[in-house]
Amino acid sequence: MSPAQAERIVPVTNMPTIASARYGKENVRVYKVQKDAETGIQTVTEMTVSCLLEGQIETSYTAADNSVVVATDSIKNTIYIKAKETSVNPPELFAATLGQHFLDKYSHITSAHIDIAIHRWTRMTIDGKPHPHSFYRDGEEVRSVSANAYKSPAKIEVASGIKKLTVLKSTGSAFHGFVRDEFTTLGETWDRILSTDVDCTWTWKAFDSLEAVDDAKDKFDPAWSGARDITMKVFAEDDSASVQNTMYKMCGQILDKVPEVEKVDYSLPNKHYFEIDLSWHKGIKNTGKDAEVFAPQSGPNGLIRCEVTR
Ligand SMILES: O=c1[nH]c(=O)c2[nH]c(=O)[nH]c2[nH]1
Repeated sequence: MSPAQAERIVPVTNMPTIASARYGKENVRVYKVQKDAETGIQTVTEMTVSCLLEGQIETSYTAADNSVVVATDSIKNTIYIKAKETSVNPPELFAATLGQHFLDKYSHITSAHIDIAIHRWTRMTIDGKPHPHSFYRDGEEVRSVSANAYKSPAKIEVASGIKKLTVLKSTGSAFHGFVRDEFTTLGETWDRILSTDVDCTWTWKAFDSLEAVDDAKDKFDPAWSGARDITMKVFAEDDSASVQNTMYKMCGQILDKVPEVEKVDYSLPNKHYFEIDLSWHKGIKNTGKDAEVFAPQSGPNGLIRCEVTR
């Protein structure tokens, strides 16, 4: 700290205390291509990365002491360099590698918090064959990963997920038997539309080192495709009594499929589709069993959440 900075520390009683602080770069957009020279097949990954650091950084807030600050610009540069130096797949291992780097490199950084959203680039099929280097965006769904790396005690927490997977079923969903009192107007239904934007996260048992994450690297992709398949299969096939009950079944199946996962959570909006009474026009029947034209609602929506552990 320079003498000028030291002077700025005003010795007041009841000086406000930093309760917690972290900083870094978010919305770092990265694209990586992998080229197979033999086959000519290229594989692409596009992601948005956030990286926040914690440690002995309080004086940067309280005393204008930038000597403890790894510039957020350098954090962004590090993300690019690590993407070049190491594989970005599976993203769980890349996130953990990035987090561990900041702990190893800077003695005063005690934890690193990495969030990655992987955007979809699905390979095109042209004349029935997978195209070697052309892709399309088949939806806004993202695969998400977070890694929280801690120096002492050494630990890397990894969570994986699916976000923004929009699904709808046109029947096979009911909702009845709920509380009826003087606040209730909703009718019971044995047949309704069910639609949601899937937000699902599965949290792995904590890893004690980067090597332990590396040892598990072959489990991450199958867990993601398994969780995605389970989400869609249960959504489609469950004779749903409620969002609550259907999501609980999804959680249970993911816990069964991936023994290394200790917790699964879902956060599901219930995106309502309202029946429209059209009887005012020539007596048209469009309610109950005759309902065909509905009004999709932008809001309000239900929001149903749960965390399920073993
Ligand atoms: O599946 C549902 N769960 C609810 O808690 C709820 N509440 C509501 O109005 N509709 C629904 N649907």
